[in-house]
Amino acid sequence: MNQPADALDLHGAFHVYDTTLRDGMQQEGLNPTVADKLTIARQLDGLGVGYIEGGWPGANPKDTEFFRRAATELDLQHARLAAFGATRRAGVKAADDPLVAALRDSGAGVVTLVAKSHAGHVEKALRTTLAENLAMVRDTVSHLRAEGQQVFLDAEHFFDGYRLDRAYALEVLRTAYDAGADVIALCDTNGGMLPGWVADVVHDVVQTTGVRVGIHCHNDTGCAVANTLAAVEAGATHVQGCINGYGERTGNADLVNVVANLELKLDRKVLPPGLLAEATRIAHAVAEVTNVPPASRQPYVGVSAFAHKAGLHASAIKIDPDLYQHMDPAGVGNDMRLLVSEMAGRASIELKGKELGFDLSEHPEVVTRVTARVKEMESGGYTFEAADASFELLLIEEVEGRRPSYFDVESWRIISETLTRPYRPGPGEETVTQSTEATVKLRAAGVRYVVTGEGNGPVNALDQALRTAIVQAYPAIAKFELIDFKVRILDQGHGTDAITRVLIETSDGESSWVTVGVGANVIEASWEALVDGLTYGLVRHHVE
Ligand SMILES: CC(=O)SCCNC(=O)CCNC(=O)[C@H](O)C(C)(C)COP(=O)(O)OP(=O)(O)OC[C@H]1O[C@@H](n2cnc3c(N)ncnc32)[C@H](O)[C@@H]1OP(=O)(O)O
Ligand SMILES: CC(=O)C(=O)O
Repeated sequence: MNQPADALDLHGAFHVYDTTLRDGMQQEGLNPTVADKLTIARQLDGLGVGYIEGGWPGANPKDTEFFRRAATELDLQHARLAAFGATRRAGVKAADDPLVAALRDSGAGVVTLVAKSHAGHVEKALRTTLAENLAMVRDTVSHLRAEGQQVFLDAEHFFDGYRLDRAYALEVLRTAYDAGADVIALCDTNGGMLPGWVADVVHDVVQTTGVRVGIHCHNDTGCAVANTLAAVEAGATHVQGCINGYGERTGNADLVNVVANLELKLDRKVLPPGLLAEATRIAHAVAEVTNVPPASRQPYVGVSAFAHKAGLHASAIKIDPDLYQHMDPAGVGNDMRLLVSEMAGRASIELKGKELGFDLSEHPEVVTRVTARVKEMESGGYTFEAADASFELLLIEEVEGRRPSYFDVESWRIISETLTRPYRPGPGEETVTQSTEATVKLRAAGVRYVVTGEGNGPVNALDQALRTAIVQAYPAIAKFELIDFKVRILDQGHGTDAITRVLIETSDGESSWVTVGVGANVIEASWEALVDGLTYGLVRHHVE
């Protein structure tokens, strides 16, 4: 494993410590492979964090394997790898405890030990004495230090323990520090703290013990990031967290939010220069690996973090984006976006047009018409903020005086059949077979096509028939694929009589676009969105 020996110097006095690969993976539903963990480690290194906690070697074969492979497969430029694990068990020597041995033999230069700092937990969970717990901390830290490893201590349940028995909680910290631990991270393990409480405790610890304080917060009160910042302002110089706020229960402090706030709001340079601008790309790349869709409203790096919907906001942004943004999105590698909806005003339409490559500044009459059509169509159930491609078709129609059109549909028809037939003689033994076929009649490039398509449902059958017909005139369509289909019933009181909205996402293998259709039934709405999806694809591919 190639680790920068000067990681501490590189990051000055401040540590950014990532625990995505350990605490982050304690999140319900996350179960990465070793290869996934190695990929995430590379991404975290690209963000410039100082430490990457890779897991708990010895606790499970996967984490042991991660450290084994990390030794040859990771070439970290910024971070040092840390192995996480517990202090020795009660009543055994640190050198004889197999889990401590796994930490020692992990190849990681840093070991982060979790230890009890709450007197009640020592007695109830460890079922040992307060003195033996101190000995467990002292022995394990000393043993690993003697083996040449740098040791950090995660003081589990510290804030709750401090409330119960301040003297004992502080004694655990001093014991670890005196034995050679470089950092004592105070953990809000149950995540129940608020910023003012964290600040008071951290301030007291810094003043009375002189230990180097770190902070590890869970998000059960929704305050993990705020608690982390409060701790830093009270004297903590080591922050722990997980990318995208992953972690046990409600998660850990979102490390991207923590570092962005430290750098941009508190003027603390905690990452190597320029790397904060990689944050959006990296947060999304990690989400791809974990297969958890990124939260669109995630501060700083979410796709909606700089998305503006209200007309009044857009009109001010047209003059100066700073009027409705707390920072330049480029600072974290994000982009400003304008959303078109019934809340749009003329400025929203003009800015959205510009984003799509249409300069409408000299065409106020077009802006007025588009604004009016958007509001009217949205009141009828359309939504353009989620369907940029349908909006662009509408815009082209108003700018050029005609909607792009590659084929003229004469008619379409669906037949859905359910066959119930016995598959074996005998009463009550039946099987049901469904089949749907669609017939589309249209003219494309001067030729009339009558095509039938089969599918596992009406929309699938229509899609098959439509693309089979027009691919003959426009071969580019062969690459297009329907990748997502969402149906929403709009006036819920009307049951099966309701208005239906369909959003369809189409891909050409490199990019994707979303179109919308609205109708009295799901098939009508889907047809409109399908036609728009293929039409927009042809426009995008510059098909004449
Ligand atoms: C707050 C946190 O998130 S800390 C991180 C927690 N992460 C994990 O638990 C994930 C990995 N854990 C594991 O794979 C397993 O729990 C292991 C391998 C660590 C231990 O497994 P087991 O030996 O089967 O024990 P179990 O899971 O029931 O844990 C309880 C044991 O750990 C001991 N223990 C708990 N906390 C500590 C601690 N801080 N220091 C030392 N021992 C501890 C308990 O005393 C108990 O020991 P005992 O079995 O001798 O009575
Ligand atoms: C160590 C840890 O993850 C916690 O106390 O929350």
